[in-house]
Amino acid sequence: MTTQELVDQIWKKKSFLCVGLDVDLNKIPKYLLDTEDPIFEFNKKIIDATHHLAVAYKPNTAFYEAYGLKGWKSLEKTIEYLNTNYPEVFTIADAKRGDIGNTSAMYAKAFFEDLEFDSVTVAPYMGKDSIEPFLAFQGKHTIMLALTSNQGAFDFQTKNVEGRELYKQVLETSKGWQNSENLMYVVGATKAEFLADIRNIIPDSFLLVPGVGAQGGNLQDVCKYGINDQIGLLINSSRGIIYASDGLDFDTVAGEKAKELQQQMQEILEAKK
Ligand SMILES: O=c1ccn([C@@H]2O[C@H](COP(=O)(O)O)[C@@H](O)[C@H]2O)c(=O)[nH]1
Repeated sequence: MTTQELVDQIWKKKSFLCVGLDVDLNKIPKYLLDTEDPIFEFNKKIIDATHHLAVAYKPNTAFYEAYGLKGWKSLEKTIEYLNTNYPEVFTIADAKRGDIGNTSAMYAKAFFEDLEFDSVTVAPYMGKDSIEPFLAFQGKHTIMLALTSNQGAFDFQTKNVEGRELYKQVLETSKGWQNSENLMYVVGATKAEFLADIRNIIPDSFLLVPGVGAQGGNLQDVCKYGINDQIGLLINSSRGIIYASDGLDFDTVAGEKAKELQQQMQEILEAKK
């Protein structure tokens, strides 16, 4: 999917919501455990209830890898379901990969060619040659951790290294990498006060922003400095939507929670017109 197609979808749906598909078998309605593939059945219902309100879906691969081969199969079925039934949505494999070049190339192949995700998250710690194999895939997007939502972000990312915070160096340096137009960045919603500085460095890039809802981040705070002319934001909520109810009505309630966020996004978009 091109960035322009994503932007068009945002204006059409009046939403820049990304629904996180972080499926924990201990949290889903018990009746689903009797089905052949509880994770996929859960995802299908969540997707069907929210697809008109969301422009992106983000399964975090940890939640699938934790269940071994069966979990990976559920991930495969989920992306196939999205690509077949809702081809307009942007799909993100939240896998946080990155390794020496030839290994990164295999990760990229796995997520872009085999699973056919539109994008994958990567960690920048191993540098340029660990990320460029992902960027080489045209029509795909590589979403690099910049300033994460967790407390540990202050351990390294905000540290001053030779006169500049590390996350700023990551943003600046990555702009010079080959095919850097395929880069997007992760910035936690809990770090909204850093967004003005971040937008000074990468005014045009899309940001994936997790941390709204369960982690306490706030949509309005993120939009204040995070939004750009193309909107440039995908705001993720996982637990706040998918586990809003653990009853038989879980999909309906997930739809209601997604609607609450979409309506706030619609107001922000209308004010921007
Ligand atoms: O900085 C980051 C990077 C990734 N995440 C991931 O996003 C979701 C957030 O889930 P919630 O339930 O909405 O808190 C999850 O998959 C994280 O691993 C993040 O939170 N922060």
